[in-house]
Formats: sequence, structure tokens, C-alpha cells
Amino acid sequence: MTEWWQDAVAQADRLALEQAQQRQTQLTKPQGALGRLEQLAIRLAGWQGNARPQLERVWISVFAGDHGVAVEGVSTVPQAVTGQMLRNFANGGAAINVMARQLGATLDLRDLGLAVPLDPLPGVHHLNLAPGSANLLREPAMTGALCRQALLAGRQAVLDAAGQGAQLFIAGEMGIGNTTPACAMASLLLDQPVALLVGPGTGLDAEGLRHKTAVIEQAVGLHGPQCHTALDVLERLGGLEIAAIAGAYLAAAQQGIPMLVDGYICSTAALCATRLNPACRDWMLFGHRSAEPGHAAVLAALQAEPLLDLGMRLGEGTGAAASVSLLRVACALHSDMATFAEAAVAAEPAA
Ligand SMILES: O=C(O)c1ccc[n+]([C@@H]2O[C@H](COP(=O)([O-])O)[C@@H](O)[C@H]2O)c1
Ligand SMILES: Cc1cc2nc[nH]c2cc1C
Repeated sequence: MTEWWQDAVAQADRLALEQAQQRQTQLTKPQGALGRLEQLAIRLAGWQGNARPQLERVWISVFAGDHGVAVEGVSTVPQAVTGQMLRNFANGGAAINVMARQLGATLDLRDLGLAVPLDPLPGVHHLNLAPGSANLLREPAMTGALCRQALLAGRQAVLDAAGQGAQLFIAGEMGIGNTTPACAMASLLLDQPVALLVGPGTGLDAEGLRHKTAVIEQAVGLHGPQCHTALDVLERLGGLEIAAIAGAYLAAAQQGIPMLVDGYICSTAALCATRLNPACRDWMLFGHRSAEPGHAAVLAALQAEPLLDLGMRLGEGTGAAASVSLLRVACALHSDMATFAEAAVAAEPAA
């Protein structure tokens, strides 16, 4: 059976890519002097089919979900904070709200399922697929059917973004405990020991980290033998918002919308998405390297060089949002700088 996420992804526009490459050679600077900003503009040109790309319409979907494994004491923060932060997002008070406002970005909020459902919040899509994922230390985090619903919920967010003409898709997440499933998934997908990929998340101390490591090792031992595909890993060791983000990344590539990936949890969803359909990698940029230590290994496996390394570890899409201004400056330089001919500057190096 073929699955929707195996359908072909969009193709970058070769002509626009070549024209943008050509234009870069004509701008009044030594070749390559703007470093990675040059390549970013060229890639955006190919993605947009426009040799002079611009980035006005940025779309941020924050996916929230609870995690049954939170009862094992793997986070510093009570599970109720997932819903409390969702309310904060709806009220405009969280870090991602501030960043979205500053960027002029659309902020879209999707509640995949909380342990205790909230009364409806204004502007939030309450999908309530389940009362959070199940405790992955005891049983699979999701059934196959629930995982597919969550993947589709992510796809729907991208279809909504596409309908609004989004030029860049950012996924953010909110889910107390979600560095635990992210670490478990990364361990199986990368075939690397939990101890190399685990981290303090919201801020565990050394003792807390030892306990979290033992929980994840036990969960990987329980489910690992049943995991034959990336979909198995997602179902058994993922979570609702992680599956939605993987689905969103797959759909964004199919829709031809470039995406800017956030931190540890989002990058693990991106890794899973690339295992489900490797071609989706062609539409990904990586906003930052999170302070969560395992992020580096996930990025390395994706051959991803993130744009920023600011020691951030918040989630919500904030690390990706922080790097949007770099994409915008790349576009502005590429489109607005004078060429050698326009400025009457000698292009060739002196003999
Ligand atoms: O994005 C990251 O790299 C990141 C790193 C550490 C923590 N977080 C956020 O913190 C929460 C998960 O941390 P924890 O300790 O509860 O597993 C979740 O809501 C994430 O958005 C996010
Ligand atoms: C306050 C708070 C905000 C967050 N945003 C993403 N994860 C979070 C975790 C906490 C604890």
C-alpha cells in the first residue's frame, strides 16, 4: 500500500536557480563574500521560481500535545503547563507570539490532544485526537490509527498555510515531556545510545538526567525489537505533536513550501520525515542548534548546518523564528544590490 507521504515532493525551479546563481556573480562584492547568505538566496529563488525571491508571508504552526510518559518524572515541569502555555499562546504572551508579531508572521495554533482537554480557546484548532499519548514506558505511545490522524493533522496545517500563500513554513511544538520521546526516537532512528542523545530538556539536574536516561533506555529496549520502519518508531516512541510535525514537513515538501526547522524535537520529527520520504529533505532549512545536547547528532545525520547557535532551548518554533531575519536579509541583498555594470565597478580582479 502506498501512503500519502510517499507521493512525490515538488521540484525546485531550475531556471530560477540558474538565473539567481548568475545574478550572484554580478553583484558588487567579491565572489562568495556574503558566505551562506548567497546560497540561501539562490535556494529560495529555486523554491519560489523567482530569480529575485522575497519572504513576506511566513507561517508558524505550533502543535501542542501531552505525553503519557510525563508520569515517570522525566521533566522538571508539571504536565498541566502544556495547556497553560497553549492558553498563553492564545492570549499572545509567549515568546513565539512576540517573535511572530515582530516578523509579521501568521501564528497558527493546533491542540492535538491534552491529558485534560481545555475549554475552547479563541483562535486555537482543538483537534483533541486523544488525551495525550500513552506512556511509552509501558505501551506504544500511539496506535497506528492515531499516529496517522496526527500525521494528517500536520498535513492539514500545511494545506491551510498553502491556501494563504505561505512562502515559508515553521513548525513549533509545545509538550511537557517531549524531549523524552524525541530522544527515544533519535536513538532508534540513528542507532545511537540513549546516553549520547539525552539531555536536561526544561532543566533536569544530574540525578533527574540519570533517571530520564534509564526511562528512555528501558522504553527503547521494550519497543526497539518491534520497530522495523520509521513509522513504527513514530507510533511507538513518538507523540501526537511530533507526528503532526513530521506530517507537516512531508506535506510542505509536497506543496513546494520551504520549511525552517526548529530545535531538538522538530529536528527529530524532520529526521523521521526524511526516513518516510527522503526527498522532503530538499525543502528544509535548519534555524538553529539547540542547547539540548542530542540535537547536534540529529542535525549531523540530516547533514544540516543550522543558521544560528544561540544556546536556545525553548521550542515553540522560536529558534526557527529567530533565523527568519537572516533569510530576509539574504533576499534583500540578492535582489537589491547593484551589479558591477550598474555601479560601474570593475568586476575583474586587478592583473
Ligand atoms: O526545541 C528544543 O530544542 C527544546 C529543548 C528543550 C526543551 N524544549 C521545550 O521544553 C519542553 C520539553 O522539555 P521536557 O523537559 O519537558 O522534556 C517542550 O515544551 C519543548 O518545547 C525544547
Ligand atoms: C514555561 C515553559 C514554556 C515552554 N515553551 C515550550 N516549552 C516550554 C516549557 C515551559 C516550562
